[in-house]
Amino acid sequence: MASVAASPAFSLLKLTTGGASSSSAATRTRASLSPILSKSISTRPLGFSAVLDSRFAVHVASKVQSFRGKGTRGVVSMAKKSVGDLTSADLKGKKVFVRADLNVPLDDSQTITDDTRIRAAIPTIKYLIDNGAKVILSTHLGRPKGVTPKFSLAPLVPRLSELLGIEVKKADDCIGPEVESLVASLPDGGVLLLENVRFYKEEEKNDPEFAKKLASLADLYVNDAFGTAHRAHASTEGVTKFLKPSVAGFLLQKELDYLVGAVSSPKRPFAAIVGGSKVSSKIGVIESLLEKCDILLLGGGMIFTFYKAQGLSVGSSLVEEDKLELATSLLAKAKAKGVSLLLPTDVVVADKFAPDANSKVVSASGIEDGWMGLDIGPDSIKTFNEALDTTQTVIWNGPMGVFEMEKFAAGTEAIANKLAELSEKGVTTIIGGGDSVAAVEKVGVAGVMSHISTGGGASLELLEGKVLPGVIALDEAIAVTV
Ligand SMILES: Nc1ncnc2c1ncn2[C@@H]1O[C@H](COP(=O)(O)OP(=O)(O)OP(=O)(O)O)[C@@H](O)[C@H]1O
Ligand SMILES: O=C(O)[C@H](O)COP(=O)(O)O
Repeated sequence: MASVAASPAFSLLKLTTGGASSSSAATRTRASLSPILSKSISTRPLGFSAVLDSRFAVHVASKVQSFRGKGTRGVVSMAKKSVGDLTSADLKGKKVFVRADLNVPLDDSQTITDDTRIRAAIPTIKYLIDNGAKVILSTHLGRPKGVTPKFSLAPLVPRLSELLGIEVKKADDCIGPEVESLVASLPDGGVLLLENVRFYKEEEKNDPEFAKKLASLADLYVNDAFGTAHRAHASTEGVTKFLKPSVAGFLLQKELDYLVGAVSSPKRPFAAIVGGSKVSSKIGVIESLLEKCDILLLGGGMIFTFYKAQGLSVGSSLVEEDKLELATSLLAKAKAKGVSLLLPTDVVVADKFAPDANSKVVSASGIEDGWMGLDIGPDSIKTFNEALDTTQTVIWNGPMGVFEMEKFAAGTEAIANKLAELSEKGVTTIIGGGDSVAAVEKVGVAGVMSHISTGGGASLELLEGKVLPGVIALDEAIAVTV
């Protein structure tokens, strides 16, 4: 295992912790526990998965040591306090600042083209309004430089209202007197959407004065913005210094449960599939997953750097010359760790990077000058599928080819379909954000996966084992030692 600092958390949710914990004498420290949690702690046996309810399974990667490691003693988990810890007694009539990530794509006519992130934010908002809270909802949209009408949140209001079944009000600003009076007139169970928080440059600067102004609108804070949790911004991190309690929303929890928990304590065999364009953007993910997985399947543009590092001709395929040594060392690392690393044995090559390119399938050693690899080939798909058939947990990040072009989409679509098939058989399937999510949606199998991340950059950082500022800033629910 990696050192404690580099090792992500194990999950407290529905995951077996192995035998290591069961014989340990445990001492547990309680901090900000709900009655339900303290009850579960005092009455349940020592195994972690049995000790805590899923609502409390919010983890902090830097502070957690995997139960699967040898000699699991010392501080084991610092779980974050959850919105589920708050009862109607805590919430009724309270003003709750909810930071969500409603950064959804809009077309030229300002129509939402994918409402996934809005739908994902609903359970937390619903829970709050059902418990009589006044919800002050905040998000960014895009990367505006100052007030920019095309990044206004107005187009989000009808969909939010429809999904929540109430009329959501919108403010034209996110701080100031107009907002304060709208908050003052908000009924219990009402929702006020603040205008794009990034219209203020102070948001991304994490300016304390700006954070204080946001915080002054509310009594308590819920962060459910997983997609922005890797940003230390005023509305994701700064506000926590002024609002107590500051707790995690249900979406944030679920993302952590899968991307940290299920990945660190997987049902085995555990396979990771990593693709995408460049090895340079996935080094951290590959290195981190090599510590945990049994099988690593590589695809996408990055494979040509691995091919070249092994002395193969790659034609005009994408290659990062300065990463050849790194590729060799990753192959050596996989071998040393006993991870079965599979590179595609054949590829679909094209004579240009275009949808109407001429294409053919060649073996990995048969790429001629003037041809570029844009997808994995049928033999590779077969081999990858056979490897995946042996698994119990699979995480996938990055497409196998240029799936945006029909001619080069077969590899990515085959993996999406395979994961759907495995998911239906009970294998845990996790799609780690970004383009792989788009691919799964394109194939129409998103609904059957165990978890589809709503975060691109945030999911990558988590998979790299990094701590997310928006998570670490939240109140701790419990500290557990064994
Ligand atoms: N063989 C290839 N040659 C060139 N580009 C490729 C190849 N295979 C895949 N790609 C491209 O890689 C891109 C996705 O790479 P990226 O590393 O961004 O993946 P991701 O992590 O899933 O996405 P995101 O960065 O949005 O999280 C796609 O646009 C795809 O067309
Ligand atoms: O779309 C995303 O990945 C998040 O909303 C974060 O957006 P950002 O990369 O502009 O911070």
